[in-house]
Amino acid sequence: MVGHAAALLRDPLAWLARCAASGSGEGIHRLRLWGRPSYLVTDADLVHEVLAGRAGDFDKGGQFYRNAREIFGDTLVTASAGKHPHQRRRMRPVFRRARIAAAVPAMRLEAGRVADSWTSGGEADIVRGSVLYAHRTAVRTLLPVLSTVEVDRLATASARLIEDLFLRTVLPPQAGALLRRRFDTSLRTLREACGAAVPEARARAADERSGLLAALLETSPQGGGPASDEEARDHFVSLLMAGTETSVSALAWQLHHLSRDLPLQHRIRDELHAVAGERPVTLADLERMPLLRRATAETLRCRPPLWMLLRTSVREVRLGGYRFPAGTDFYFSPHQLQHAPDVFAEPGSFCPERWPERGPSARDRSFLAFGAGPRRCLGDQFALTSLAVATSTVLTRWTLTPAAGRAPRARLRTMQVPHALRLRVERRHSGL
Ligand code: HEM
Repeated sequence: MVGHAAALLRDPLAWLARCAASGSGEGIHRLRLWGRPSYLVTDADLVHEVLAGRAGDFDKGGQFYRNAREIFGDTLVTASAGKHPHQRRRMRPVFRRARIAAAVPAMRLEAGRVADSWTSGGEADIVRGSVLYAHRTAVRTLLPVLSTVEVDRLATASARLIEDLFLRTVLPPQAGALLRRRFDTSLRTLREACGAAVPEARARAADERSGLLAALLETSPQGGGPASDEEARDHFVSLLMAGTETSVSALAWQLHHLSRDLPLQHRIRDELHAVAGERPVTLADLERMPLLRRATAETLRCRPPLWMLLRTSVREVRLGGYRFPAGTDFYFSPHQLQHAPDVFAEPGSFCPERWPERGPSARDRSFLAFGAGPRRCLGDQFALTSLAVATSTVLTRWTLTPAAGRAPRARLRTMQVPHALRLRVERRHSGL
C-alpha cells in the first residue's frame, strides 16, 4: 500500500514518480485516499485496458464529475457512460476539418491581439496572455457572430468560471457562498449571451464560417435533429470547460520551452516561412510543419495539461490479475506515464526530435496527453491548430528568452499550469 492524501497534496509529481518506481503492485498501487477504495495504475497496458479495451466496465467518476454533472447536465464532457455515445455522435460535426480551417482567421486575430500588447525589451506575462488567448479564441470560434466587445466580456466570464470551477466542484454545498454566487453569475452570463446569439448562428449554420457551435444547429447533424437553444447553451459552456484551461496550460508551457531554445525558435520560423512566406498562415500550412508538430508533442509529453485522470468501475472487474468491486476508483497519470524512463530516454529533457515527423500516433501507448479510447479528447485537432497558430504568431513577432529568476513551478489542480511565467520579449524587425 503506497501513498496517502498528504503526500499527494505536498508534491504530487514526485509522489507519482516514487509510486511508479517502487516496483511493487505490478503496476497497480493501492491508495489510502478520501476513505474510498482507490488504486493508482502506473502500467501503460493496464491504463489502456481501463480507457479503451474494457472502457464499458468503467465510467468517469469522482467528486469532480459528480458535481459537474449536477451543474452542467449530461454534456459530452460530463456525460455518464450510458449517455455518452449519443452525445459523442452528436458533437462530432463540431470538430470537422472544414470548421477548424474556417476558425483559423479568428485564432490569428486573437493571437495577434495578445502578441501586440507586449513591449519590446520588457517581460511578458505569459500565463495571462495564454488565458486571454484561450478564452477569447474559444468564444470567438464557437460563436463568430459575436462582436469583439462581446467576445471580451464572455472571455472574462469564462476565465472566472474556470478559475472557480475546481473549488465549486470540490467544496461541500454549504461552503463558499460567495464563490458559489460568483460562479453562478459567470454561468448565467455565458448562457444568456449564447442564447441571444443562437438565432443568428442557426440562420447561418450551413456556412462553415458560422462557427463550431453552429455545426450543432444545422438541420441534419449526426445523431438527430438540430440542437435546441438550451442544448446549444449547455454545449457552449461545456466546450469552454474542456477547451480553455487545457489550452492555457499547453500554450504557456510551449512558450516556456521555446524560450530556452533559440535555435529551435529560428528553425520553426524557417519552417513557417517555407510553407507560408509572408502571407497569413492557414490550416493547410500548419499541417506541413513537422518541426512545430514535434515541438508541440514534446510540450504535451513534458507537461500534459490533464496530469491525472480517474475512472470508477461500474461493475466488478478484473485488472492485472486482481478482482475489484464495483465503485472502485482507478487513478492514472499521463504525466507519470510520459516520464517513464524505459519508454522515453532522459524523460526530463525537452527533445522534439524524439518524435517522428507526424508526431505521436496510436502506437505510442505511453503518450496520453489527449487520453485514449471512446472518451479521447474530441477537440484535439482544434487544440493543436489553435496552439500552432498562437505559437507561429508569437514567433513571427517576438524572440523569447527566459526572464531572470527561477524556472516556473507547476500549479497542479485539475490541470497543470505554470504558477507564474514571465518571458523577456524582443521585437523582431523583419516579418519572419
Ligand atoms: C492541448 C489541449 C487539450 C488537451 C491536452 C486535452 C486533453 C483531453 C483529455 C486527456 C481528455 C480525456 C479526459 C478523460 O478521459 O477523462 C479530453 C476530453 C475532451 N476534450 Fe480535450 N484537451 C485539450 C483541448 C481541448 C479543446 C480545445 C476542446 C474543445 C474546444 C476539447 C474538448 C474535449 C472534449 C469535448 C472532451 C470529452 C470527450 C468525451 O468524453 O467523449 N479539448 N481532453
